[in-house]
Amino acid sequence: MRLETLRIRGLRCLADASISLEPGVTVFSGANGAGKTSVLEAAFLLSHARSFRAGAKDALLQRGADALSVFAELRHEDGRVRRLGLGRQGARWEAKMDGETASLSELVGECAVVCFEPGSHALIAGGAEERRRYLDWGVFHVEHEFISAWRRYQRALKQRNTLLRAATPPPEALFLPWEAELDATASTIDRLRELYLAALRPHIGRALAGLLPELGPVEMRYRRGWADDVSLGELLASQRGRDLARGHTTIGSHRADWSIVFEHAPLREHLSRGQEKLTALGCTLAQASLYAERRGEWPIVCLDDLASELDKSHQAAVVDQLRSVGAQVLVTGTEVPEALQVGPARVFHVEQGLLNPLL
Ligand SMILES: Nc1ncnc2c1ncn2[C@@H]1O[C@H](COP(=O)(O)OP(=O)(O)OP(=O)(O)O)[C@@H](O)[C@H]1O
Repeated sequence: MRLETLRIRGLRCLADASISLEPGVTVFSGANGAGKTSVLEAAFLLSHARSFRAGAKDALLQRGADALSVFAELRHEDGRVRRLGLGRQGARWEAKMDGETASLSELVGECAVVCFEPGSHALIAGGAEERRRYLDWGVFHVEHEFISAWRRYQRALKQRNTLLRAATPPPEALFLPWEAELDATASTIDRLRELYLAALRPHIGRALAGLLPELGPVEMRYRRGWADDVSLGELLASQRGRDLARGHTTIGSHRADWSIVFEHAPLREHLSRGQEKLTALGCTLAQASLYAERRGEWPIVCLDDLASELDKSHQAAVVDQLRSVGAQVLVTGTEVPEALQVGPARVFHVEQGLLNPLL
């Protein structure tokens, strides 16, 4: 799939920017703080309804503006063109598709954007939340049952946590329906996550063998968030006292995690910062390639600040691979990265929130 047009209003320093995009590689170059990453952020928003920058929720809205919006024309591999819109007025987000109001999940389901950026090493070195988000975004795009199980799970979790925080401990009968709902939906979520990871493993293996051959074969480990041989319902009942003391639910799908283990670097701490980044890049590319296998088209791939994140040979290898599969690639840099000076690429100069095509 590819973006044909992108219009961004009220997002950080982009007051009103409108561009047409070509297939293949597009580079956004300009000085620090010019607004390059914000362009990628806008594309990513259409696919995730959040930014990839930590804590960006409120900072996204341009200072002094009362609304932000991103509009795009998205062309699918089969020729379908969808008009997508995402706007935020105050704290409320609103999605549109082809002029009609749509839910955020419909919008996110239509448009797939993956991003490798300076914060991506958090996928490997950071907390479990980032890894669950990565996993669930992938599962959502290939397993249709996932979203309803996930929503039901979140609702039941919220209800149980409210009971756990009540001033006087509520009777057991109030917990039972929510614990039964958590049990049922967690087993669906767990099954779909397992299925997704099983499909992802060969893609991760190939991507990491290409990026980090010196670390040897790779294994992915998954922890579902509660002990293996017991049902979540039974555990929730037996651990209710402990959860009451803590004021929240301490086990379940919301505590799941996964990790990557290399034969020659069995602990996360064995990886250098550069190796963490390459591992995160491998995970991003693997997710994109599994998406392509299942959905018949590559997601749009954003590479933020490519030249400062990867050495030249890795930059060239990644861009060549993405060119060879025909993915649309949006790259930022203070200069056009050397690896992109060979082969076709369109360049926009970005300056103080204005985007001007150069080539
Ligand atoms: N809410 C906001 N309102 C207005 N301007 C903002 C807001 N948030 C950030 N900015 C400014 O917008 C610009 C956004 O920069 P962005 O991160 O997109 O730049 P960049 O070109 O990628 O920079 P770098 O090369 O330094 O990574 C910065 O100048 C920043 O100070």
